[in-house]
Amino acid sequence: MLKVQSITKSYGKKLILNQISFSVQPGEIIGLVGENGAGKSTLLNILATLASPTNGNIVLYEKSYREKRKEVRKQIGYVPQDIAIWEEFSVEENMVFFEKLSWKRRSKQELQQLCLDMELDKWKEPVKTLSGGMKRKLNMAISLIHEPDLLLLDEPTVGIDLKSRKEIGNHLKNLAIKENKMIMYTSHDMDEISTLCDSIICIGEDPFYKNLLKEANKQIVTF
Ligand SMILES: Nc1ncnc2c1ncn2[C@@H]1O[C@H](COP(=O)(O)OP(=O)(O)OP(=O)(O)O)[C@@H](O)[C@H]1O
Repeated sequence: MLKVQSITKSYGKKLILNQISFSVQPGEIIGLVGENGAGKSTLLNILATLASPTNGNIVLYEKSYREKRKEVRKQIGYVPQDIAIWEEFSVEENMVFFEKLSWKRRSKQELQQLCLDMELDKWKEPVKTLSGGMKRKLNMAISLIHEPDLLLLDEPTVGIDLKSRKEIGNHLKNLAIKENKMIMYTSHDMDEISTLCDSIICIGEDPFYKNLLKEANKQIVTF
């Protein structure tokens, strides 16, 4: 379980996140929404241990981020907004490369299965020949190599076609239901968020989002 306890984040005098508290249970998918600049990526970066909160604490399966940062990191998979893969390498070479950086050993067959689970079957193709949607799927497959308990995704479906979107959505559902993963992801697509997520967290003051969320028929937390 993930417990986020009263975290705040300021950059200089600018307060970005103010007293944010929530928890995520295994098997839950949480959508993170809010206007541009509200602080969604900032929150994901903090949850991914890439940034520290100014105040507050986070606990993942009884491990405090403050005290057990390195151990906590092993349980987290993070897919940033920008795709970070080797364009000249094939899908296979990328998976093998990132497996070597991972703390967990996986066979080639397991690595290929991670891609197939994402409906990505271009194992031998150079990444530069793949579509944007396929690259996103590869980025997601890479984030799953070390079998994280908590998966954080920053706009995983932005700019990709409807079919790939659906496939990514289905895969996230499977990961939550079958593998009990906790998933948090940001999106500006309210329909997708409503369909996929168990709860929604809205960051920022914009009344537009708060009104939009009233129609979502989900558990909603606003900050
Ligand atoms: N390293 C930093 N130093 C100073 N300010 C920052 C830094 N990172 C982010 N910010 C500011 O924090 C605010 C929140 O940014 P963030 O990227 O988290 O928003 P967001 O909700 O993810 O936006 P978007 O929907 O556009 O991706 C913005 O005003 C941004 O300019």
